Amino acid sequence: MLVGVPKEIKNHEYRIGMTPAGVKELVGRGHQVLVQHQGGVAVGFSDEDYRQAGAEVVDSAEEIFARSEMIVKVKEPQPIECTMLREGQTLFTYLHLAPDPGQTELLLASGATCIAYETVTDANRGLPLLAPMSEVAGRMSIQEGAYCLEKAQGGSGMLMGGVPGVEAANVLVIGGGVVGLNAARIAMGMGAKVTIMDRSLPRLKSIDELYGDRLTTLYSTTDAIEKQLALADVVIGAVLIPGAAAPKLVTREMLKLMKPGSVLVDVAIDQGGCFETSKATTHENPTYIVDGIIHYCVANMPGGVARTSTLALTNATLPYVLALADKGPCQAMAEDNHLLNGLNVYRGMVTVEAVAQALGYAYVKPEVALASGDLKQSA
Ligand SMILES: NC(=O)C1=CN([C@@H]2O[C@H](COP(=O)(O)OP(=O)(O)OC[C@H]3O[C@@H](n4cnc5c(N)ncnc54)[C@H](O)[C@@H]3O)[C@@H](O)[C@H]2O)C=CC1
Ligand SMILES: CC(=O)C(=O)O
Ligand SMILES: [Mg+2]
Repeated sequence: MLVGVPKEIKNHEYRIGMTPAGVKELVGRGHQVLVQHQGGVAVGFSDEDYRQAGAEVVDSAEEIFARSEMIVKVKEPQPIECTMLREGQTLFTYLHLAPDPGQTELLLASGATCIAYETVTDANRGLPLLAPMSEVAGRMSIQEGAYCLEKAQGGSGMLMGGVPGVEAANVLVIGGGVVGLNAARIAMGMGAKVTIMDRSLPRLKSIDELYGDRLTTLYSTTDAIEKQLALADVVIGAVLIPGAAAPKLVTREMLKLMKPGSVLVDVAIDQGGCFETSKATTHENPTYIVDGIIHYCVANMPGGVARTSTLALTNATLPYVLALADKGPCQAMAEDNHLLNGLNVYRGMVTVEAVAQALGYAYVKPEVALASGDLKQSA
């Protein structure tokens, strides 16, 4: 298969979808890889590194999209990239479609096969291609929150861990999954007082078993959130309903409960955000203030630590890239239900129920969509 890896073009996005090591694996199995000129240079991989691994380095994204059978990326395709996709081509990347009607429309119009990292599942009910970036974003969320508490950023002037004789900050983590646990771990490491909330009792039980009385677990209700907001210095939004737009758990009205200069870090912003007042920001301009509360809502947080993130992401994606290339996307998905769960758009059909519901499209089961594609091909 001819696999193409373009340079990312989202604001301050320095990750790349494949390392030279990944190229070497593909080429060793008889595939061809095109990598865009300087695509990995920001994370320490030169064009020469890619060439030595067996890739052909090409000048433009246009050439990569025109020639490749499968495009492997990191972030959701930007409009210019969507318009270069075509029927019969496969796109493998993060998509986050539920809160993004514009991108969904363009992907449907392209006729391409669009597989999203964030909805691929595993046998442990996890999301193996979201998890590595959730680990990064969860850990980062606390360092960003701590920085936002500084006066120069508009914050209340609290030091996360306090000092002897002065109280540490209160950190409230809403959502105790991968982001939430990693946030809690770093916040505890900095000496903050941590409360973590979830809707899943088994999840709360396992967090309690892991950390005992080093943190507080609470069942997530509006009432509990309201009570905790009054105490919190930093709130991390870390909820997820896979594929769906994030539920709005903190309304604008509820900001009045918070102390001025407190901080909201909405990691769930890539699914639309779990605070009513959240709107996506960039690494260039990461924060804004609403009613005295600092909001940090960067939709590609791991891009800020692109070297670590590229390695962590590609460690997880490589086995799936190899399966897609070796077997072809349809066969690979037919043989692996967890990979099939990653199929979001196929030849103009929406194949994730939560996305179809959020955006008002007809839902086509992925296995039905694939079968109809086979019929179309053989007609
Ligand atoms: N902004 C960024 O750069 C990044 C954003 N993310 C996003 O972070 C979010 C969280 O991801 P993960 O931790 O991997 O998901 P996860 O599935 O591991 O955890 C989500 C948790 O939220 C809980 N939850 C659902 N509804 C809830 C509610 N009403 N109250 C409290 N908890 C609730 C679930 O029970 C689950 O434990 C996702 O939207 C993901 O896309 C992930 C990485 C980077
Ligand atoms: C998960 C995601 O949106 C990111 O890593 O940018
Ligand atoms: Mg996005």
